[in-house]
Amino acid sequence: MITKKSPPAAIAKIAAEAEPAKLSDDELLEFLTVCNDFYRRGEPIISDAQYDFVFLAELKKRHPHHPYLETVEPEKAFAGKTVALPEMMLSTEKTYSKDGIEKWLQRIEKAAEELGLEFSRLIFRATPKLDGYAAYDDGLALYTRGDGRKGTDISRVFERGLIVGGDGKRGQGAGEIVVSQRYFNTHLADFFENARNFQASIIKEKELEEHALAAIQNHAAVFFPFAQLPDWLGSAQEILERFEAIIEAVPAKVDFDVDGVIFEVTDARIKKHMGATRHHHRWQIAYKSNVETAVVTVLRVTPQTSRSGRVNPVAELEPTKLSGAVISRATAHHYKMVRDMGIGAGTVIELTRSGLVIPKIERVLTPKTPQIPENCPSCGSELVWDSDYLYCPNTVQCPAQIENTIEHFFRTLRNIDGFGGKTIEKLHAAGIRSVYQIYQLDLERLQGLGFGDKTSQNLLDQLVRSRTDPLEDWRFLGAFGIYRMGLGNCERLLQHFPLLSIFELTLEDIVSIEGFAEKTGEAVITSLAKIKGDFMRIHALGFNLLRTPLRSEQAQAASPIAGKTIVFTGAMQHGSREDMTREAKRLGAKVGSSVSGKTDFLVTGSDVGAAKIAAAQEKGVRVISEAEYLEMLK
Ligand SMILES: NC(=O)c1ccc[n+]([C@@H]2O[C@H](COP(=O)([O-])OP(=O)(O)OC[C@H]3O[C@@H](n4cnc5c(N)ncnc54)[C@H](O)[C@@H]3O)[C@@H](O)[C@H]2O)c1
Ligand SMILES: [Zn+2]
Repeated sequence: MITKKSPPAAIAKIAAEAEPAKLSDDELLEFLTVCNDFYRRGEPIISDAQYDFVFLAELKKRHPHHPYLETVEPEKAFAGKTVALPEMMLSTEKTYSKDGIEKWLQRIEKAAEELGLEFSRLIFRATPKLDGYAAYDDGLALYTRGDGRKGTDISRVFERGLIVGGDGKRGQGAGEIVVSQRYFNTHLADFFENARNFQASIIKEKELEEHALAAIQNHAAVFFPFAQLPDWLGSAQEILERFEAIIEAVPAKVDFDVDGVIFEVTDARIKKHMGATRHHHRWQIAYKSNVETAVVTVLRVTPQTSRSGRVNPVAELEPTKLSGAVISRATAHHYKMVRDMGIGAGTVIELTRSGLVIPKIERVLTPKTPQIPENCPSCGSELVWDSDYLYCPNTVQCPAQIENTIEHFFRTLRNIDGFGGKTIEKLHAAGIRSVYQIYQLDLERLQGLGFGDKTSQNLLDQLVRSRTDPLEDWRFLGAFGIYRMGLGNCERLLQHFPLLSIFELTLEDIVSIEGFAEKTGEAVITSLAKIKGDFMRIHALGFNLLRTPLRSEQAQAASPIAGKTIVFTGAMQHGSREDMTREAKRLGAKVGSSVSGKTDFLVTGSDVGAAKIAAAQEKGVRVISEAEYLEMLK
């Protein structure tokens, strides 16, 4: 048996407990990083499903755009020089549902439209998603994927006798080092923990273990270029019509470990037009098959009162293992669903994991008498129905509403630790009812409430930090939990009106902002009036707020495109379409998706049809090339 390097005890403990919600951001990130390092080395600490659905999903839930999620998970370099890869080797966008594939196809359709190509005639390729060790063969050397741009020379594996799978020719670009499943099971399973462990061992500079050498000599382990993979070819329509059959047949075409199916469009023009993010090529997607479903019995449905007073049904389940984690809770959408579908003690449901930490109930197999509460679980008030939802009407005194409101405040600020559910519960029990009161606490008072000396000091330090660390004003506003005002809407509002003026806004003012409908506007005004007192008092404590630049100011800024409307078309060299859009917006421009009379500039990349240019010019739009555009920004 090859001895593994074991992970640090703290990491092993986290892996065993599988409770990501307990971890701080830093701990979660460190855990992911260590798991990734061990995984790339061929010694995974946790299963892929656990990595994806339990821990990565938690990071995604907390910070949807965290850099860790938007770049290629790096490999620690093996010995050898690192070199720039001839082509970027990225990760893949992943989906776990046919729906995800359908949405991806719609994006391809849009790209085809932009290029004037006929979508229905595009050919798609589906190949088995190899679960081996990614590498790049330029014909002279073989490189690891590294960070996606630079890899390490591992040509030694060819010197050790590894052959190329398929037609056997060198220089076919990206592929993976893989091993025959049959061979692994009969000849290697006693010596290597898993195929990944074996594949990584072939690459390491350390001398080859005898069974590994034999596997290479027997051509059971090979480098398989993706270009050589057996595939399925067809149209978008065929993908959708024959989805289940494709998903079943494609992985069976090889005798290697496979963890899904890769779909990609074959047309080079589309590929070039769509380009890539820092994480994946937009013209490619992986359908991963490691989604499991389980049939589970509901023990009981527990009501939970949220900060808005809405009472949410949480189904407690017989603990069940699913995709690498033990699931003991699932949520139903609302109480109407509980009532209509008959969810209560003994109900049998089908549960699917699709990247959510707490899965949602999608299907009821055996309905039972639904469990509908009559009173608020927190304050006992009689609940009331409002369309599909149950509410606790006791907005002023309900402990759950107060505690969750306070928790929401600190969670949204993000720059403060220590004010989690437990602490807030304790504070509430001691008579604290608002965020403002929390900011009035001093050391003595905290100690008097039963917090230890160290904890009390820490809580105070954190409260100071929350006011001195720079904080975006839209985040501060979002912390008050205004109805219909998520962080995105808060930011948009403050791009039009300064923070302290928002309490004077009229309905007209609000609906003048794009994306704010009349109904939202009314709700926002009512809700703002409700929080005004609290807001002013807390604001007066002095936070280090970063002011959101007003759109009107941006337009006056020195940028040559400020206030202008720009449309990008064609394939760009300077960066992805997304990057260029972001940059233009930062410089005060509006970016449109199609040319209209209001457009100032049409910026053209390559592959733009003459008709499109003529049509724009006819509307009086200035058409400039990407190079001219960049020149203008200088
Ligand atoms: N268990 C763990 O601790 C752990 C840690 C980190 C990552 N992971 C796993 O790694 C995966 C994410 O890593 P990733 O970004 O390297 O991989 P990925 O799953 O996103 O796949 C991207 C790679 O797929 C490969 N690929 C395989 N077959 C292909 C084909 N037919 N055509 C084109 N490309 C093909 C390419 O090498 C490409 O680099 C996740 O599935 C995750 O579960 C697990
Ligand atoms: Zn209540």
